[in-house]
Amino acid sequence: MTELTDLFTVPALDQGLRAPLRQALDGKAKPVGALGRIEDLALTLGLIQQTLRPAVVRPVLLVFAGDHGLTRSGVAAYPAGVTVAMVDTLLMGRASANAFAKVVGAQVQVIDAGVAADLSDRAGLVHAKVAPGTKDASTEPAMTPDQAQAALLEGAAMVRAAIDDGADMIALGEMGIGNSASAALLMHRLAPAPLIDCVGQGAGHSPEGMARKQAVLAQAAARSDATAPLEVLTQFGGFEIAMMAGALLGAARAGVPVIVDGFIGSAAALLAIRLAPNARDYCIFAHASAEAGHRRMLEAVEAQPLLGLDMRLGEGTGALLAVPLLKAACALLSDVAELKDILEAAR
Ligand SMILES: O=C(O)c1ccc[n+]([C@@H]2O[C@H](COP(=O)([O-])O)[C@@H](O)[C@H]2O)c1
Ligand SMILES: Cc1cc2nc[nH]c2cc1C
Repeated sequence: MTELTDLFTVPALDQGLRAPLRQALDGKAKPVGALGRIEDLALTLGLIQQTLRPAVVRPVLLVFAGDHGLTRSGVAAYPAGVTVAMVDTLLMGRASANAFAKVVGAQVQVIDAGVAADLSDRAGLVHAKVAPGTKDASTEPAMTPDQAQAALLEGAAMVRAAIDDGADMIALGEMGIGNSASAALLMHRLAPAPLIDCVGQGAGHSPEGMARKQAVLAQAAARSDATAPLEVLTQFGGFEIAMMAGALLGAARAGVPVIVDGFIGSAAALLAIRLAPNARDYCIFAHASAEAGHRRMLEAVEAQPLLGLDMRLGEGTGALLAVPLLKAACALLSDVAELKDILEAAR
């Protein structure tokens, strides 16, 4: 329990380097402010890493996988078995996330946070299963309070191991059929926002499928009036979302920047921020997902995403595409000449 209290204690970001970083950016060989939000990104990274020379050399993507009991009530169009099939694809290096990771030079780790199938024989998989999937949140709590806490702590342990191995940037991804339904319920209670504004297509839905998803989620929401973050997580799931939130808090506590992916990743970030508001300052929101509700969720955490590519895949694919922007922001501070030298040469 003490460990959990520790996890929720994220120190406020030290703002001491803000002025020197601004000055360094203004002093680079370019018109003041001409690199727009890349300059803001450089400043953010400098503050998080507490240096005038931030670096993103070893980015690591953690992909948390989990199954959702809500799928038994028909919230997802794709079969629940796709979760384990995609875990295997990720382990084989053949998922979109692997392809993008290769392009941007990131390492990928796949974590069983709560997949229903027994995956103990899978080589290369990080085994952190809290339970074989959540319960159906439309009829009962998704998990027990103990399981919620265990998942948060596992996520933090996972990120600590990655940082000990040299990771200087953590990207968070997920795989879990049905998890856009859990994420919608979390957003509904934690943003907060009307449920109807939180429910989107997920991986895809027919109009009838959407109507069923909305009805099932209304039933889930009617079952519990929870608004406290830990209780909301316990009621609505899921294990991979809990683990992402724990990982985010662990990274923030270690002063390591976190790239948040799409709708489900942002729900995990929202949960982490409601548990420890200072965690917000360690997050970089990669992209605006095409999932309805994501824009509003981003507003709830006062985030302006870097990219808008109409993506809604998950796996951390959007987070990975933001990595080159982060590297460019670092290179601006480390590699670019000084404006004063340019002006002198121009005299
Ligand atoms: O990241 C997003 O914005 C996003 C939006 C919609 C769906 N997804 C992915 O699709 C799955 C969830 O969709 P669903 O319909 O099964 O709830 C899950 O594996 C997510 O990674 C991801
Ligand atoms: C094939 C497939 C791959 C995914 N990756 C993340 N969510 C997904 C959902 C589906 C259906």
